[in-house]
Amino acid sequence: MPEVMTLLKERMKVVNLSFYYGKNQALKNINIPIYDKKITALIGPSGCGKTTLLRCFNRMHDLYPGNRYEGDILLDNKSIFDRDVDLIDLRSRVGMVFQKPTPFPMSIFDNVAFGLRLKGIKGSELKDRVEQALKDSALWDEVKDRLKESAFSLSGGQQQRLCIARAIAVEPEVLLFDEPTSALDPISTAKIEELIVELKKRITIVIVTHNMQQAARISDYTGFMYLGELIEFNYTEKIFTKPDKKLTEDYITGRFG
Ligand SMILES: Nc1ncnc2c1ncn2[C@@H]1O[C@H](COP(=O)(O)OP(=O)(O)OP(=O)(O)O)[C@@H](O)[C@H]1O
Repeated sequence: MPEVMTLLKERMKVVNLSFYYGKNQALKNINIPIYDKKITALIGPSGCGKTTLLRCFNRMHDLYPGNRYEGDILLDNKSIFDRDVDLIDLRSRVGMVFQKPTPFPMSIFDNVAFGLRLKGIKGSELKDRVEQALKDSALWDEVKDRLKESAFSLSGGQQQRLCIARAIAVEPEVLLFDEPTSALDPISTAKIEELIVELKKRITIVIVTHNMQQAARISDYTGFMYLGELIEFNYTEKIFTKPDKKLTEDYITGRFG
């Protein structure tokens, strides 16, 4: 680990993490810091475990039986696996945006209000928070006159920004993005990338992407994964210009993957 990085604040930290889908080990002894208010990209060939790792950060795997974690993940220096951790609370602190837009079958307003209502927020505060989240996700001008319409009336790119609005409305500390633009056209992709860069002023971001230009454009740190292992982690610029490992170089120069 380059020395200067030790001065940065770690919002999350993965320590000797292994993960199993039943008997199938998908992650092998991963160690990675997630620096505060930075964008960390996870790259690597299909099946290397990027999504599996991302879903560990807010214990999404707990939704399915038979999954098993070994090792630890810290959020603000406290294990997310501690017995007193409430999963709803964890997932509002560590939010997630998926590959395909996943609006709920309800109005635009209600989608963004969903998590806020769960927290007991109502009335004018609810309205204000929904408006702010829609402004922060660069969607407000496009939807302010149609808040009661179904979320499905929006375009794919707008739906993805709505999902980002829903995630940021509850003010997460960390936001996980799983290939958030792979289903979108170039213009919508550019908007989402701009938005992610803007969000890092206040939110720590981890993004899984197949798109290496995207990782190079928007991330500060990059982890390269291969067959369930984290092969190399460093400044994005270093990974893309002068990686330490040959495997990383072969991947980023398109020799496999
Ligand atoms: N629900 C599951 N049950 C069993 N094995 C799984 C499950 N999901 C993923 N795997 C396996 O875990 C490994 C890692 O998969 P994962 O989806 O994390 O990779 P990935 O790097 O995100 O791939 P991609 O880029 O194709 O999305 C693969 O071998 C995959 O087959």
